[in-house]
Amino acid sequence: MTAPAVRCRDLRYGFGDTIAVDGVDLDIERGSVFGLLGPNGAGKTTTIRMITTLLPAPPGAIEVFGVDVRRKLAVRRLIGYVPQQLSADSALTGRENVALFARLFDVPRAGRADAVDAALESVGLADVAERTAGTYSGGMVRRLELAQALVSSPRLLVLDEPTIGLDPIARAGVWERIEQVRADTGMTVLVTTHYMEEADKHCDRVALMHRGRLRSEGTPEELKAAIGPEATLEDAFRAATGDDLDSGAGEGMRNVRAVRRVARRLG
Ligand SMILES: Nc1ncnc2c1ncn2[C@@H]1O[C@H](COP(=O)(O)OP(=O)(O)OP(=O)(O)O)[C@@H](O)[C@H]1O
Repeated sequence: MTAPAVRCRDLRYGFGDTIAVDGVDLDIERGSVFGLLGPNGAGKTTTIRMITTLLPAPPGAIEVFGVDVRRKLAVRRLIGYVPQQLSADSALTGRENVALFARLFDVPRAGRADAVDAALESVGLADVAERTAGTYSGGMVRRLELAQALVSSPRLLVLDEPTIGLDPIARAGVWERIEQVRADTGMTVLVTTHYMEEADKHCDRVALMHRGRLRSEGTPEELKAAIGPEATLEDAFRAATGDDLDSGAGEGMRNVRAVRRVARRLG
């Protein structure tokens, strides 16, 4: 049987007394767009950091395309990662930023220039590639970060809150690129978000995460239908967690947005 793109079994992680991830089982089918949904502090980033080998996992807890994440280098070659923190250098041009990642991720020298061109083209930044990233809009910076992750042709693209802090048009632009890349390459995409309506529209399957645990998992249609004919994913989240997005959890989401805005101003 072919191994799934990502397989997690009884995944756990604590920071001192804080249990960030509390027994997560997860299978992500190859070629799918999978959304990990939940408010600030749910444990999404910690889960992603374990899958991307940035935090340690016990043997057997996570496999990426059948490879245990303890084989860090082998797994890193399979993954493109766009973290929540800004990773583009505002003093470098778009092309230089992507070329830097091509070198970091060992894209063979002979094909490097072509790979950089293709990555910039795939996110719609070829025309502005010679401008410094500091002159880009928020949406363009996000697409540049996407190009950085794509330049090594990963089999799994991991995106942590890719549209946070962007206006609706820029958010749509980022999703359009993600969907195009998936259609062109068959890449698997794992995305965290707290924008329920985006997950509903763009993800094949979603898992609702709350306080370190997955409370519900399925296609957006399945999760909504289980609640009622007019239900939204927010209703499904509320039913699965007993929490209201406007309560403490919602407050957390606003904080994430504020953090992202500050990061952009500093950038
Ligand atoms: N480096 C750290 N040190 C201590 N506690 C941490 C650390 N990183 C995360 N935590 C805690 O672990 C829990 C899960 O955090 P995590 O960042 O994984 O959540 P999240 O769902 O990704 O939210 P966000 O979108 O804000 O990143 C939270 O209670 C958080 O405060």
